Amino acid sequence: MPKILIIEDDTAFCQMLQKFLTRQGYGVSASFNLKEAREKLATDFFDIILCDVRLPEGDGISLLSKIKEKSPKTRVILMTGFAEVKTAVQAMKKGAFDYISKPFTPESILEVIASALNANGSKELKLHETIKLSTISANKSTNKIIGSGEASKKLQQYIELVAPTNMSVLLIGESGTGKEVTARAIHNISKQKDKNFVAVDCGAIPKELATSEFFGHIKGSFTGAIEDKIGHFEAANGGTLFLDEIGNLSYENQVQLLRAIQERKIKRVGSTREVSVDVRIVAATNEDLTEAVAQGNFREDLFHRLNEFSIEIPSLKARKEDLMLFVEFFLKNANAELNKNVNQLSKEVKQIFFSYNWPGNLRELNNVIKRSVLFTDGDIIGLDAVPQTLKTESEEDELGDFSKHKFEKERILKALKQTNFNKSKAAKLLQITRKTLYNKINYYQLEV
Ligand SMILES: Nc1ncnc2c1ncn2[C@@H]1O[C@H](COP(=O)(O)OP(=O)(O)OP(=O)(O)O)[C@@H](O)[C@H]1O
Repeated sequence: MPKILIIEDDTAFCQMLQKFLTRQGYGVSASFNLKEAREKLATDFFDIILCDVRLPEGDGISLLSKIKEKSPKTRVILMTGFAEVKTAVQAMKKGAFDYISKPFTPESILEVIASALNANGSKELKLHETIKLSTISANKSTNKIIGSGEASKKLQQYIELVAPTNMSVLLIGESGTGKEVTARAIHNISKQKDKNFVAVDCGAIPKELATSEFFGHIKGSFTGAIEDKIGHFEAANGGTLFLDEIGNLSYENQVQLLRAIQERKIKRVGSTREVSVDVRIVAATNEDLTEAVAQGNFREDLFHRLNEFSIEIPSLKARKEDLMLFVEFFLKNANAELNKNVNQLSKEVKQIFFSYNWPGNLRELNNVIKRSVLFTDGDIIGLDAVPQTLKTESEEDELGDFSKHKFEKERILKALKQTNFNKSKAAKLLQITRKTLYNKINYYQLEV
């Protein structure tokens, strides 16, 4: 039975949450202050800690490093008030697993707990991914890709067509278009829906660690292997393994991956025992893999194995007829998260939204809406709340692609200079992911 510790000074709320989670089958302890929590942590192990950010004797974040040091496997989920979201995001960088804004619904806390229990080690490092999980949850119940336009309908049809089969699926689309959301939608209506969905960002795994990440290892098999660890294949056994940014795998790792997929057997690093694995593979790429194959950077046999069925995820630009539907959806999420009641865009903002190119696609739209809601006091998003870059760029967009690219390149260079070439900070400033920034740096061949 997974064990949970709640640290919360609001005793009534704490007891209510304890009761609710106990009824759901968890072993739940509660502490009303940090001292009590420290005592419990000294003698007991918890799979999950639900910790209030603000406590009378200090903040929950101060506990984080201690917990991580003493019990690295424990996942910490912070419970925040609206104004503390920023702090919680900082805390995630320090190793918290996720945050949830109060008040929350029973479904949303169960969902965050479930994803923390299912998460693999690399998850904690991927800040945007954990945030993403909370943002898409509202859409999960329907398993539907929103949209009534042609491109969205076609996407939904492909998902429904391929999901019940055992075919490997290759998702092709620009960054932020919803490849992972699509992979989850496929999983959620597949025969494997009750088993794990494991998402792996192949671009984030160091080459030397990839074998152990995919196939696991046994204690002592290499320096740093301090205990037995299962890999992504075993974690996803019976379910779906989502391999994002597949084009970033080294040639050697591609060989290993192909062998595992074909033979349906893996060996943990350091072990001679073969383990049978049955996983549905959904892979994703934002580059032209056929080009990579032609240049000898991606194995043709693996490409064909992954590409039994391919789906092109349309860019937001190609889904403009659904733009307002997405706006409504993200508005609803942002209002719930930030405790606001913003329900529309002003005429001018709407115009900007329609003329802007949305290079960061749905992720960018979601970020812009969240930020604009945060800056809006009334119920309508006005020009003031919209990032300046969007306004300038939407004017530029009208001048055509050439000037847009020129502008984008300059904007990236400016952000990099402003942040002393710190890519994480620059990506944040530009409101894109680090991955997108790297792609754009390559695209514009910037020397950084
Ligand atoms: N169909 C959808 N409905 C609602 N939101 C969506 C949908 N698709 C994508 N999103 C939003 O866009 C964000 C990005 O989606 P996702 O991570 O799946 O994109 P991606 O193509 O995998 O990006 P990357 O290539 O950068 O990993 C999600 O967090 C979610 O907020």
